[in-house]
Amino acid sequence: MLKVENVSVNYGKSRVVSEVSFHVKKEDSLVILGRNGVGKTTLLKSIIGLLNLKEGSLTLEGKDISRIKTFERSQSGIAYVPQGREIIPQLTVQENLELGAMAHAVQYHKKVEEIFEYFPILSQHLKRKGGVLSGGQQQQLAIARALMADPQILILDEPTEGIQPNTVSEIANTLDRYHKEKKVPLVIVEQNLKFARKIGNKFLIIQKGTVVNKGSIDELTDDISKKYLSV
Ligand SMILES: Nc1ncnc2c1ncn2[C@@H]1O[C@H](COP(=O)(O)OP(=O)(O)OP(=O)(O)O)[C@@H](O)[C@H]1O
Repeated sequence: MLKVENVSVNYGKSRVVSEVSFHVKKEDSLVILGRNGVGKTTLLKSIIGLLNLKEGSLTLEGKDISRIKTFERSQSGIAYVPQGREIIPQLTVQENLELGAMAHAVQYHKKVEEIFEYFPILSQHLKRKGGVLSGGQQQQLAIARALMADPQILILDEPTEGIQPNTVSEIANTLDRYHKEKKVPLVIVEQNLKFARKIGNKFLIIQKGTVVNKGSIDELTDDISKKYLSV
């Protein structure tokens, strides 16, 4: 459903992502792994259109999205949860969720009830400002807000960063359930190997902007993780 083919991205003259290719199918949950600064966030930003491709192409459900604007990619069905959550702290939980649905063909009340089945905690905090929630709750709100658009694919940048282990496991279970029940594929940049193994069915490792290893998640051996991921 998402095809990333020979994608390269530059910052000025410096090449940060180089000829990256992968395909994501409906049933996939792809984890993208790699040490700090190897180009993972840059790759995600180029998929959602916040950065331009230098070379390569992106196809979503057969439609070429390589050159369309970010809001058009969003309307085509790509949702993104950025690193560091970036909910709007001054707005209430309800207002953050309303924002997620804005400009998308969803019925807010119907979709929000569905989202509460996955994130029940949010329904208890609707009138509170996003900024006063715990880190784990803010991450759940960020994911829920992205899902309010009823996307065809969900892309997440380090969703477990700075989150308590028990909440990480809750988020993994919730994402996995949504992915399987709603048939929404996931693309997740992650550093947390335990989470990656729990949620992914495929992996891709990036080093200096290029793909150096990939496979099904059970092929992600300790030797591979030691070679490419440990510091
Ligand atoms: N706006 C920018 N302008 C110039 N260089 C940048 C910019 N953003 C990131 N970089 C550089 O590009 C490289 C890749 O950064 P990127 O954030 O994509 O890596 P990452 O793998 O996501 O790392 P992390 O895990 O730390 O988030 C790094 O060397 C970084 O310093």
